[in-house]
Amino acid sequence: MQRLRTFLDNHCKDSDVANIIEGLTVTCKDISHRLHLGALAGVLGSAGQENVQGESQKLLDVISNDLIKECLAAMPAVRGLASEEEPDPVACNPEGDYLVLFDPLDGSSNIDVNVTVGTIFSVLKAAPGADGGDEATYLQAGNKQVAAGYVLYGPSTLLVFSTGEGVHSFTLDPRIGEFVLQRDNIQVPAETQEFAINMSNQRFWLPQMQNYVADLLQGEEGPLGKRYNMRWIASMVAEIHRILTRGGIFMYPFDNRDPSKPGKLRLMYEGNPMSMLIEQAGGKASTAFEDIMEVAPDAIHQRVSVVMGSADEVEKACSYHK
Ligand SMILES: O=P(O)(O)OC[C@H]1O[C@](O)(COP(=O)(O)O)[C@@H](O)[C@@H]1O
Ligand SMILES: [Mg+2]
Ligand SMILES: [Mg+2]
Repeated sequence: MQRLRTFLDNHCKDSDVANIIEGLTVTCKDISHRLHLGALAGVLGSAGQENVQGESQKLLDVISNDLIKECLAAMPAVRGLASEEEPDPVACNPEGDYLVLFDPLDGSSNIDVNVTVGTIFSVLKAAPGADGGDEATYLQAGNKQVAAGYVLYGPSTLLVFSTGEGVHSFTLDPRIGEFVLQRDNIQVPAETQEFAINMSNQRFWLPQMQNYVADLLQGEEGPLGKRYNMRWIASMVAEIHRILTRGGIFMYPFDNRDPSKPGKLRLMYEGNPMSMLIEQAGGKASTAFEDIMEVAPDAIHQRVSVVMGSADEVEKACSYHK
């Protein structure tokens, strides 16, 4: 049995990054505990307010954000933080070398129905002298991430992360209150017969995406020549965990519902960290037109189209967009 701290000491070259990951997991244990208590801890339901993106916040979105913010702000290594639930980046320790971006609770519409949610994080290096409260400091492409990961709150609580040398997964053992190594060097199978997309948005997609999904649905009688199954948890973190476990393709593509929101998912704290994990596990992550981690960001809450998972299937989907 290998505990998280031992693994980090042996595998993470930078002790600051190791401390950030470990520190986040301490807070995530607290979030996990509150989630598992649910109504008993009074954490279900709406917060009765909206975030900067006009989305109504759940009580636990706000609680998780506050807990993670407090934990990161106290860490010497953290220059600043940015969150889905914060309108602007928050400056922390001016001597710190790192920026932490996070989605405190992904899939939060699932909290009240007791379905899996998660915390997603991305770690970037701060440029020398850069201000941790300045948005421009954070606007780095995903291929600059030094670490990325998530904590999944499901039947068990898991930590999955990468520091650029493969993907590792840990299970929280509630009997000892520690994350212990479950799987190292996770690999996503190149081929799949499982796709995940919110089909109710079909009429809003680009014609290329409509054509690809129409071909998926034709199964063995269509040009793709095989029968596909579909899953939709409405929690990206849970879909990506499934794909890291057994392969698949996850899509939240461009749509024309609202021209100010081309794609639902956020680049900096959803698209980029998940892309790093998928690519470190041998999969692919694209907007359907370019690699997600090549996108040059222009805003902290910027949205991005997402097509990621098993490499061959992602390439197939992208080939419809050429
Ligand atoms: O409501 P939809 O279209 O099913 O969207 C589900 C998607 O929205 C998200 O919940 C967005 O994340 P948040 O819950 O952090 O806002 C993704 O996890 C998920 O893939
Ligand atoms: Mg999210
Ligand atoms: Mg969220």
